[in-house]
Amino acid sequence: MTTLPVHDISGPEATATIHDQGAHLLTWAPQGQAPVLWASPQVRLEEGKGIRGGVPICFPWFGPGRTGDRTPTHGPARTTPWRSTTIEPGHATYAITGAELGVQDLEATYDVRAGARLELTFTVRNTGAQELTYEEALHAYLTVGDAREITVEGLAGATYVDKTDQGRSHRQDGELRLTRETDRVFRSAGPVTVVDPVLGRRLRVTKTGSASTVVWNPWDELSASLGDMGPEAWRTMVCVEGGNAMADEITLAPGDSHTLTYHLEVLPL
Ligand SMILES: O=P(O)(O)OC[C@H]1O[C@@H](O)[C@H](O)[C@@H](O)[C@@H]1O
Repeated sequence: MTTLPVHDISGPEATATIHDQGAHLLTWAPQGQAPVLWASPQVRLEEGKGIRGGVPICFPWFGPGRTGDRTPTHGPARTTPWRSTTIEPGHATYAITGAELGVQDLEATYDVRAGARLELTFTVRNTGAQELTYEEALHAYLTVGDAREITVEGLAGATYVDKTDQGRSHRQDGELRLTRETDRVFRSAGPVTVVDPVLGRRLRVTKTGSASTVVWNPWDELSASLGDMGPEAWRTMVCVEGGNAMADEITLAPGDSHTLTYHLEVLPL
């Protein structure tokens, strides 16, 4: 269990909750819609542990980082308490420093607008005297009716690193349909739409300041082995993550800043 607060930031246009650990948006659903963000049926809110659902913030590295050996996986931002600077209906803002994360000097801010659209804005400023190089991802877990029936549109022709194929590079052949464990880091800045015939809707992701799009579904074996997911949970989720990872890492000179935005909206089929 965690003693850190979960804030209800529901407003007239949507319901939403956010957790101070990791500035982690846990839920978001526009009025009249089924939940858009997915949470594992075995989700655990524990101090210092990642949360299987919602929108984890991966920062200042992605996965094990570019050297392949950094811990914790996806960086300390998702497991560290952030300082909430605004909590009001439909809106939350957060801040954290490099000192709080145990890394070099920096300041990160996060702005969440949970209205009829979800608007996430993540800004990093290099407050130190050295260059700052980092990776980042807004690791959104999206709810789908059946992962085997969805089409993830917008990535055709993009190159990607396939983490299920020893990190080899490939080019996406046609629109993406999921048929097995999928863990791809695309070099793609454009919009992506998850077409979901089972729930009868499309989830449209648009990004700025983001050269990478990650698509992840663990499928059956990995899902069963994760410990906080269970053997069946993979069927109703897909992660479509926006950020800058691997070869798209960001380098900031002292005083410079970079902003990543991730917008999500629900559209009819
Ligand atoms: O289990 P974690 O640390 O939350 O990570 C989940 C997945 O996150 C994805 O972003 C990565 O590409 C995967 O490799 C990883 O397995």
